[in-house]
Amino acid sequence: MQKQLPLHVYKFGGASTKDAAALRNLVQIVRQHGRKGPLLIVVSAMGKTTNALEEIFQLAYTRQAYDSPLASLETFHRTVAQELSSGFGLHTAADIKQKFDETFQELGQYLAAVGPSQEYDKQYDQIVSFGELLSSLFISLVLNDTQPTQWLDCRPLLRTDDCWREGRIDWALTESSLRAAVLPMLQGTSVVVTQGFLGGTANGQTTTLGREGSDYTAAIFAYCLRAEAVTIWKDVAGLLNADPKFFADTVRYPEISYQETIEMAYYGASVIHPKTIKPLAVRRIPLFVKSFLDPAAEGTRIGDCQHGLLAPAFIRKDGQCLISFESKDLTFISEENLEVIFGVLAQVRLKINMMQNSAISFSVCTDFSPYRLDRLLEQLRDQFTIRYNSNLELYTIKNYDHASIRRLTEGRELLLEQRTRQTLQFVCRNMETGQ
Ligand SMILES: Nc1ncnc2c1ncn2[C@@H]1O[C@H](COP(=O)(O)OP(=O)(O)O)[C@@H](O)[C@H]1O
Ligand SMILES: N[C@@H](CC(=O)OP(=O)(O)O)C(=O)O
Repeated sequence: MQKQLPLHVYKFGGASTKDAAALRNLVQIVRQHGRKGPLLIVVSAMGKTTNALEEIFQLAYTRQAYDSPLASLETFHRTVAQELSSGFGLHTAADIKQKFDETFQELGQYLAAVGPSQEYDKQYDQIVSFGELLSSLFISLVLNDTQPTQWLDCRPLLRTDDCWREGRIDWALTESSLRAAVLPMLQGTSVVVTQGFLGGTANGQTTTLGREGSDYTAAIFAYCLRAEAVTIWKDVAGLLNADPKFFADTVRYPEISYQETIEMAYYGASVIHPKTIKPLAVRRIPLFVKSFLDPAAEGTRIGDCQHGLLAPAFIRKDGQCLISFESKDLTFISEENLEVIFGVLAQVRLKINMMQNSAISFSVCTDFSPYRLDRLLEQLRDQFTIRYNSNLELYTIKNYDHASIRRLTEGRELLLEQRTRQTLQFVCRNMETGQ
C-alpha cells in the first residue's frame, strides 16, 4: 500500500478569478493554506472567458470578423494584470506581459487556421482551451511573486481519447504520467498551478473535458496523486439544497454523502460537475465546497457519511427539449425501434435527461442543441413522426414531500412527469418566456 501524501487540491473557478479583487483574495486563501503541506491548484478560465472564446471560435469558424471580441478578451486579461501590478516585485509584471504576449500570439495563429473545412469540435477544443492556459500561466506567476510556485501543463499528462469537447480519460496512463511528473514537483515546491478542463490525446492535441469540467480535473489529480482532500472554492456557502440564483430560502448541507451529491450533480446542480464525485469516492477522498467570500466558514463536506433525512433538494435545468417519436403505422414502441432511437441519440451525442414511453410513442428530454437535433431528425424522420418543443425546463426534487411538490408545481403546466420513491422530475415550459 502506498503512503498517503498530505497533498491538498484546490480548485478555483471562473467566479473566484474574475477580476483583480478576486485574485487578491485567491492569493490570501493560498497563503492561509501555508505550511499544511503541498498544494496543487487547478484553475479555470478567468470570469466568463470560456464563453468569450466560444463566441470568437464561432465567428472564426463561420469566417466572420472576430477582432473586436478577441481584443476585448486581451484587454480584460491585461487590465486585471495591470490592476494587480502595484503589488508585484520587479520581474513579475514583465514575466506576465511576456506570457500574455506569447499566448495571445499563439491564439491568433490558431484562430487564423480555423475554418469550416475541418472538424468543428476538434477545432473548438484547440481554441477554447486558451482560457485555462492564460489563467494558469497568469495565476502561477502572481502566486510565485510571494511563494515558490510552478506552472504545470496538464495536457501531455492527462491523457484522453479524441472524443472532442468531452475527452474520456485513460486512467492508467494518466495516473502513471501524473505521478511521475507531479510528485517530484510537489516535493521541490509547495505550490503547483495547472489547468482545469483540459487534457491531451496520444498525438499531442488538446482536448476539453466538457463545459464546467475543471471540478472534474481536480478530482482526477486528487485520485491519481492520492490527495488527502479537495476543496472547490465557490461563490456560495457550500452545497445548498437549491441554486440561490433561482430559489429563495436555501439551506446548506454541512455534510452530505457522495451518493446524494452525485445524484444532485447528475440532475443538474451546476455547483459541481457530475463526473467529479466518482474518482473521489473510489479513493475516499473528501470534497469540501467552500466559499471564497468567507474562507473561514465551514462550507460542506462531501464524503463517506451517514445522515438522516435531508432537506428536499430542488434542481433546475433550463435549455431543455422534449422530443417525441411516434411510429407511423400504429406499431407499438418495441425494443427494436428503441434500439434504433438510442443508437442515433448516442451517435449525435444528445444525452437523455428523462424518458418515457407509451404504446406508440416514446418521449425524451435532452439538452437543446439545434445542430445535434437536426442530425437526429435527418436520420429518423423517415421511420418515425417526430415532434419537439424547445425552451423547456426540467425540474427535479430529491427527497420530496408534499410541501416541496406544491411549491414547485403550482401554476405550471407539466409536459412530462416521473416519480420514484425519492425523486420527482417534471418537464415544463419556461415561465419567464412563456414558451
Ligand atoms: N445546489 C447548489 N448549491 C450551491 N450552488 C449552486 C447549486 N446549484 C447551482 N448552484 C450555482 O453554482 C454556482 C457556483 O458554481 P459555478 O458557477 O460553476 O462556479 P465556478 O465557475 O466559479 O467554479 C453558484 O453561484 C450557484 O448559483
Ligand atoms: N472554463 C470552463 C471550465 C470550468 O470548469 O469553468 P468553471 O470552473 O468556471 O465552471 C467552462 O467555463 O466551462
